[in-house]
Amino acid sequence: MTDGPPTDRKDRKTFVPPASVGGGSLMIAWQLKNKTVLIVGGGEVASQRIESILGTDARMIVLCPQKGLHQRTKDLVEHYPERITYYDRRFTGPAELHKIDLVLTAVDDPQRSRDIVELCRQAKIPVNAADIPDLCDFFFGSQIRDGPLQVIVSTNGNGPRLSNLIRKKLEAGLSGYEGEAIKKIGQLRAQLKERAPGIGGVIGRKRMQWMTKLCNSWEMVDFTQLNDSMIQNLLDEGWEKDRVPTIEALGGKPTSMPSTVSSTHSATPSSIVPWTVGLVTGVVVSFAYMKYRWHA
Ligand SMILES: C[C@@]1(CC(=O)O)C2=NC(=C\c3[nH]c(c(CCC(=O)O)c3CC(=O)O)Cc3[nH]c(c(CC(=O)O)c3CCC(=O)O)/C=C3\N/C(=C\2)[C@@H](CCC(=O)O)[C@]3(C)CC(=O)O)/[C@H]1CCC(=O)O
Ligand SMILES: NC(=O)c1ccc[n+]([C@@H]2O[C@H](COP(=O)([O-])OP(=O)(O)OC[C@H]3O[C@@H](n4cnc5c(N)ncnc54)[C@H](O)[C@@H]3O)[C@@H](O)[C@H]2O)c1
Repeated sequence: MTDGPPTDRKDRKTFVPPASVGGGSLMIAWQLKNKTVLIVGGGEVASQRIESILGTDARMIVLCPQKGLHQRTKDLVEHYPERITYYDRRFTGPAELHKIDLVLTAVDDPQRSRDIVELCRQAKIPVNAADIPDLCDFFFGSQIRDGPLQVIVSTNGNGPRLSNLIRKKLEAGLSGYEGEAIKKIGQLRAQLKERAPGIGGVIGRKRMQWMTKLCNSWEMVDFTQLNDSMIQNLLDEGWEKDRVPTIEALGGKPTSMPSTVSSTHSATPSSIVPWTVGLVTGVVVSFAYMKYRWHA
């Protein structure tokens, strides 16, 4: 690992092609603040969509006849009335798309699904049809959430069950400290930007180099110990003097090795934990604008 941003590829004289060209999805962390998501259907898949959207700051409208509602969908609608507006009816037509930013269909009627996708295309609204991958503008994936940490495994439509299994393997490899560590790093970076403001330029480069050095030097668990006064101390003794103090020097406990990680710290992917959308780190979000399948 180098301290500064990687430069080796840019500096080479011969062209080194990117690792992957075409056939994949754009992996991004889509911010849905102040957006409205329309969910058509109320079955089990719709309930999973609702849980995914609940993790964001978007509002939801759910359309589904009462008799088709899955118990989980009922419970979610009942528990989050400020987030979800439910209408006991089927999708009626183009007027449903008024002021909608994103559409998810999860119905047991492929022709209706196709019709809704077509209306979304006309209205230029991104749409996911749970039953017809070829018509999706983007796919969902198997998710790990731990505070601001968001990881999503996508097989680009090839093998959803494998997404689930691979996600579980990745989850088992995490220490459980990541979410809390990222929150603390977010606080530190905010304080650092207040102390040394400015976008880009010399100051931006200096901030990036110092943050990179700090992240490379400390263990994940070290960051979880930071409190407000330790952050100030770290900026005084570290940033101001262009060095990286140890966590012990700031009054923290010495680093314990991963074997001491308690199981109570494990990430909780299925729970809806409060998380800060702006602090997305280590994120892989599959946003399949392209309809191509993976041929590798
Ligand atoms: C990851 C996950 C996220 C989520 O849904 O939130 C997800 N599917 C999950 C589970 C799952 N889905 C299915 C099974 C049965 C076993 C199997 O088929 O493998 C299982 C396994 C299970 O339930 O454990 C059946 C299935 N899925 C799709 C179709 C339609 C089709 O393929 O034609 C059919 C019916 C196929 C048929 O009729 O035969 C389509 C899609 N499912 C996707 C996502 C997108 C691609 C994801 C990727 O690229 O990896 C995509 C393309 C569209 C989309 O949904 O956006 C979630 C795991 C969440 C978790 O465990 O954490
Ligand atoms: N993407 C995935 O991961 C995935 C996984 C399993 C199944 N599927 C597919 O997704 C679809 C939904 O699966 P499910 O298990 O939730 O099915 P489901 O039968 O439990 O639910 C379908 C829901 O759609 C409602 N509905 C039907 N027509 C409607 C309309 N015009 N307007 C509003 N609501 C309407 C029904 O009342 C019902 O609530 C199925 O086609 C299934 O094959 C996708």
